[in-house]
Amino acid sequence: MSFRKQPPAPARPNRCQLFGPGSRPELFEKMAASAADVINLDLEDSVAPGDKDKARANIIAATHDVDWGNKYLSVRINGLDTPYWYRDVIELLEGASDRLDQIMIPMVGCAADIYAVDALVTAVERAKGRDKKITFEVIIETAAGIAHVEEIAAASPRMQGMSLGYADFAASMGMATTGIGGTQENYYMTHNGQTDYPDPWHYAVSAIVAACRTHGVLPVDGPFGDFSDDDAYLAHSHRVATLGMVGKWAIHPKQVALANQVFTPTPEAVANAREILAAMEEAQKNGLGATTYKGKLIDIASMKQAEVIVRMAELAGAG
Ligand SMILES: CC(=O)SCCNC(=O)CCNC(=O)[C@H](O)C(C)(C)COP(=O)(O)OP(=O)(O)OC[C@H]1O[C@@H](n2cnc3c(N)ncnc32)[C@H](O)[C@@H]1OP(=O)(O)O
Ligand SMILES: O=CC(=O)O
Ligand SMILES: [Mg+2]
Repeated sequence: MSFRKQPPAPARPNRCQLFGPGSRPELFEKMAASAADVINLDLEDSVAPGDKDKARANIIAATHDVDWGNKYLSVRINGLDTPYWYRDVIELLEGASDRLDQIMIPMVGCAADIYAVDALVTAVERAKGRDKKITFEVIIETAAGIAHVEEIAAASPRMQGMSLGYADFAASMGMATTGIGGTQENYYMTHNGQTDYPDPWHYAVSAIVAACRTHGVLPVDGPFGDFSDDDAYLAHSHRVATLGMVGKWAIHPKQVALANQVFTPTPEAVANAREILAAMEEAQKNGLGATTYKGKLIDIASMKQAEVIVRMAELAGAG
């Protein structure tokens, strides 16, 4: 194992990213008033081709006119395989106020994609004297993206977040489903008459978490399409939180509270973590590296696990 310490991810809450189309400016104040930690104003797939220019103008105006409070403000640009993305970057960086924090780059397939956007962003920042450096988040949503996930996580010092984009990922992988996240009807096993619906996304989620943790980037879970099914959203979210994701997208405002609930450790979980830390500190005073807590082994690794929970709670203001 490496002698280097694992770099920390950015120290800000990222439990929920609420999306809204840039072509629906009537939603912006509602998004700003939501309980999401991150706002993603969209120029990509939720905006029709004929509305791209207007959506850019709406978003630029909203960086000046809307009070976004303490939200992290991100704009999803169009992919590098479209004719739109360069104007997205140039117009945003030339026209948006300093309230803009981040650009989200979709359909990323390799580190060179990030390099290209970084070069353009850097040039416009210099030309315009923008002192506040724009950060990047990316969406892993293609076969190439997941194949090159680690080099993408390491691609730029601007990199702060990486999401799994379930819809495009399924399409790119040729998955036989139109579902966006969650279990899939035909992904099942049977045993002694019992049917089980395993998680078809497990590999991609874990690959993203590993790449992000290696390079100090926030791993974030993407959309869950069926916004009428709260239980399924919760189940999916608990699952990816257990695997290391720090938050999840909301594609409808009703999903915001659900994400915040899952990605904020419960008071019981925090109390449990603090008790583990206290028990280990006591053990260490007695010269022990391992002890028991509630009948189970705990050791120095348990302290690191407990610290993850306490840190999540502190970032969420629930510590
Ligand atoms: C696969 C991907 O790439 S996902 C990311 C891109 N997709 C998006 O950004 C889509 C974001 N979501 C939306 O556009 C919308 O929520 C839709 C199309 C899913 C549903 O829209 P609607 O039919 O208007 O939703 P609905 O009628 O249930 O809205 C209920 C209320 O929430 C508001 N609302 C709807 N969407 C949002 C939103 N994204 N943010 C804030 N408020 C919203 C509505 O204005 C309405 O407010 P009201 O009660 O004051 O009238
Ligand atoms: O961009 C998101 C997706 O699911 O595709
Ligand atoms: Mg997508």
